Amino acid sequence: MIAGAGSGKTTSLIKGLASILAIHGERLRLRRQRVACITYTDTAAREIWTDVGHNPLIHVSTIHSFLWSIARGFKKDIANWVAVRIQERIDELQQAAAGFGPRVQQRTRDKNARDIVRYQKQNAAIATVRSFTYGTGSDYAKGILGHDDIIKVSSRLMIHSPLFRTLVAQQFPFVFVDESQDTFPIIVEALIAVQRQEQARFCLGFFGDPMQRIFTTGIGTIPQQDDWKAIPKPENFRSPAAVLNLANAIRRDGDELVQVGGRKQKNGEQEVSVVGTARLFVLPTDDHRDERVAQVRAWIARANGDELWLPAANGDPVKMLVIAHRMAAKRLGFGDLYAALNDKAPEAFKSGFLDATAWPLRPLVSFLLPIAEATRDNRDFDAIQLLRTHSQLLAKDNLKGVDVAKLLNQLREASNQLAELMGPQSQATIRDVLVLATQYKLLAFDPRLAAYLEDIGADAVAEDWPTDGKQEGEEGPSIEINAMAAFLACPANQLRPYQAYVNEESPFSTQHGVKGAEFDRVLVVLDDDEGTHPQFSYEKYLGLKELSNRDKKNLEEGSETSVERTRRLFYVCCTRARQDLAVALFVSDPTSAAAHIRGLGLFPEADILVL
Ligand SMILES: Nc1ncnc2c1ncn2[C@@H]1O[C@H](COP(=O)(O)OP(=O)(O)OP(=O)(O)O)[C@@H](O)[C@H]1O
Repeated sequence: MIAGAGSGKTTSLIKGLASILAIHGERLRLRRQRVACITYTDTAAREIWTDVGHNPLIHVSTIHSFLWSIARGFKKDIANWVAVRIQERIDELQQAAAGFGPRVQQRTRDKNARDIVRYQKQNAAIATVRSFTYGTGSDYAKGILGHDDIIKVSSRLMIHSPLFRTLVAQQFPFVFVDESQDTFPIIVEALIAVQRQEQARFCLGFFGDPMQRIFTTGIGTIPQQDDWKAIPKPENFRSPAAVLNLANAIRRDGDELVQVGGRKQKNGEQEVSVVGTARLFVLPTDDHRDERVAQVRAWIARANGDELWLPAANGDPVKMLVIAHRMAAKRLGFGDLYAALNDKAPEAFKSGFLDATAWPLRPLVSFLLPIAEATRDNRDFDAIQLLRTHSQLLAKDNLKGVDVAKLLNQLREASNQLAELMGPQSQATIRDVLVLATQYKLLAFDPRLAAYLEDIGADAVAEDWPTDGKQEGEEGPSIEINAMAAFLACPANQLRPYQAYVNEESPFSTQHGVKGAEFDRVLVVLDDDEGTHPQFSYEKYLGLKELSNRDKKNLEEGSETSVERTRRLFYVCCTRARQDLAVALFVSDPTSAAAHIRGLGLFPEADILVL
């Protein structure tokens, strides 16, 4: 099913699941089979799981848990794959070392040498691993595979092993994939391989919209196979008329899809179309951005006669969508964390910062902070659950011959200390938190993170690692090392406000984080100055800034540029609004920008305002 935003793809997916249960439920139960529904995020999985009434015949999960639930049984194949993977890493590191130029710092060379030794040790230990688990980071010597590994090893199995393909279809004769445009191409290839082999025994459904692909790792359009059926859904059920017109206009430059309809509302017995508003405010890039946004809100409140648009301290009814907002980060209290992982940081850190998936952040946000909070709030059950999920200490195999009471006491002590270190008043750094977790062996860190904790003395980091412009132009490893130094020195109490931001608990959401969601009032902030993402540029998208040489080269080669990527992100943002949409564009010269944008035919002329 390929259809635009608000066309009811997720709604249809849920209805489809209900029909499968009604028609095939009994048979599935008898054969101990389940229906798989794959979502892009854990949050989406929880929502769909609720919508299907927590029916145990339906397995709603992210792609990682889905793949692991099948692949985990293939221990021998996994062990072989891991051995090859470790050797690959060693080869890569040795190649990198051979290519080090004279400008590479000694520390980078030392780290490379130590990493090689570490992988060689893992290589030796791998033969003794009895079973593999799926964890926050990968630690092969302990049998722990990370997120990337799961994707690689299971897609490989699916593509190369007929037995594995049969097993997938036997366990899950129906597989639905939501947000299919952002699915890894290798996973699509693997699922198609299952379908080709199993034919009518396996029903595969993709639900997506290529215009809403916002991650570079996503496939975009699913290659349609000859015997597949395409289900069009031309109607839009979410957007008011003003927003639907804008959505169609944005899309016009990207593909052919046009939506009709729009949200309707009951007026007595009659259904009437919701008109809504969609306005563009063009504002100057100065030091008063927050005041300008407040001014826009006050303007709309007056024009629409809707007080809910006025700035609110708590429970803000307006959703503000920002790409990665330095000012919001500062105001919400995680300015240093933002700077550490965005300023002169590796690309992977910047993009992983948007949804807390960057490897330095993962264990902190998904495990250590939740456990600190559960402890502080006396939620013992939650704390134990977290330990069960993330820590090897409570794994069945590790409990044999262990004094459990003593272990639980130690864990309680560790959790108490964590709660203190990560509390709002704490002076501790992220390094302090990670060191504590290491001392208590709370979790097996991703080897990349473990390397920093072992290798680098805290003082050395603070004193003599340049974070000014000196390292510019140097090869990758130095950039990562410096970003990690800044990250480990960040105050640990910045993690909680950062997590609230990523989890949509603040009035701000990241533009990447809102796909699939809808809100009555949406304010999209377009500000290239504040973003640190060269892959997106609203000024280039709107024709206010020249394309870079790299963009031009991409164009020549037929690859996509930041213009297409930004158009898709803009489409996703604008189509979240159920009632009123405001777009605040910050540029150096608002008057001439507004004049230019009037010629683009995106917004009606009267709805482009310079305040
Ligand atoms: N047939 C329908 N009749 C009326 N309302 C509908 C219908 N289908 C969906 N809706 C409503 O329209 C809105 C959008 O639906 P849904 O979220 O399923 O769309 P979507 O295509 O998945 O959107 P997106 O691509 O933006 O994620 C929801 O509020 C949903 O309740």
